[in-house]
Amino acid sequence: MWGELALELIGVERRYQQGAKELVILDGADFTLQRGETVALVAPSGAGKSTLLHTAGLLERPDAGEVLLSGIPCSRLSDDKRTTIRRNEVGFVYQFHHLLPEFSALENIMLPQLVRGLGRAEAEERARQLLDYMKIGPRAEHRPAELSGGEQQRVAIARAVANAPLVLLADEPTGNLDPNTASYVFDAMEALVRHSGLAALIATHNHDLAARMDRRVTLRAGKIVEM
Ligand SMILES: Nc1ncnc2c1ncn2[C@@H]1O[C@H](COP(=O)(O)OP(=O)(O)OP(=O)(O)O)[C@@H](O)[C@H]1O
Repeated sequence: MWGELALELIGVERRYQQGAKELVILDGADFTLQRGETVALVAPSGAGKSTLLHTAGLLERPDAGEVLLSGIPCSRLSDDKRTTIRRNEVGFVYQFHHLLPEFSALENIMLPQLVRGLGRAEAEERARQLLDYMKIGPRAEHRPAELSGGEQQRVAIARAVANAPLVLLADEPTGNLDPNTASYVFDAMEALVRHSGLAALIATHNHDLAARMDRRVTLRAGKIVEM
C-alpha cells in the first residue's frame, strides 16, 4: 500500500468573490500525495493554504478541476457522497485542538468511530491504542482542560486518525506550541503517519519541521510548486 496514490489534484481552481473583485486563490493547482508520504505546505499567510487543505479534504468544492481521493473523482459527487468519503478517508488537524471540552481524551477519540457506527468496545480499544501510541495513555480520562497544549494536540491527532483515514490534512498543527513541544508532537504525528501508511499534507510556518518531511511545496500564483 505504501507508494499508492492517495490524493490527486488536477487543475483545481478556487475563487472568492469580494464585492466586485474576484480573488483567485487556486489557479490550475496540480498535486499528488502517496501513502506513507509526508509533505510540508509552506506559504505566506493568505496564500491559500487553508483553502487548499479544505478543497483537498472535500470541505469545499473546487470551481473547476478535479480532486481524487483513492482514485475516486470527488468534485461532482453529491454532498452526501462527499461527506461519506470525507468521514472515511480524511482526518483534519488544526492549530487549535477543537476537542469537545465536556468529554475525556478517550471519549473524544471514540466519538468519530461511534458516529461511523463502530461498537463501543471496539472504539474504546482503538482509542486506547492510539493514546498509547501517542504516549498519553495515562491521560485517557483527562478532559481537554486538564491536558497540556502538546497533549491536547496529540489527542487531536489521534482523533483525526481514529477512523483510519487515507489522508491526514493538518493546518499549522504545532503552530500554537513552543519549539520543543512542537518537535515532540511532530515526532509522534510522523511516527503515526509512517506506521499506518497514511498520506499527510501539513501546512506549517516551521522550517525545521518542514525540513524533516519527505517533500516541501508552496503556492505560487495559485499553483502548487515543489520547493
Ligand atoms: N470565504 C471567503 N470569502 C472571501 N475570501 C476568502 C474566503 N476564504 C478565504 N478568503 C481569502 O482567500 C485568501 C486565502 O485564504 P486562506 O485562508 O486559504 O490563506 P492561508 O494561506 O491559509 O492563510 P493563513 O496562513 O493566514 O491561515 C485570503 O486572502 C483570504 O482573505
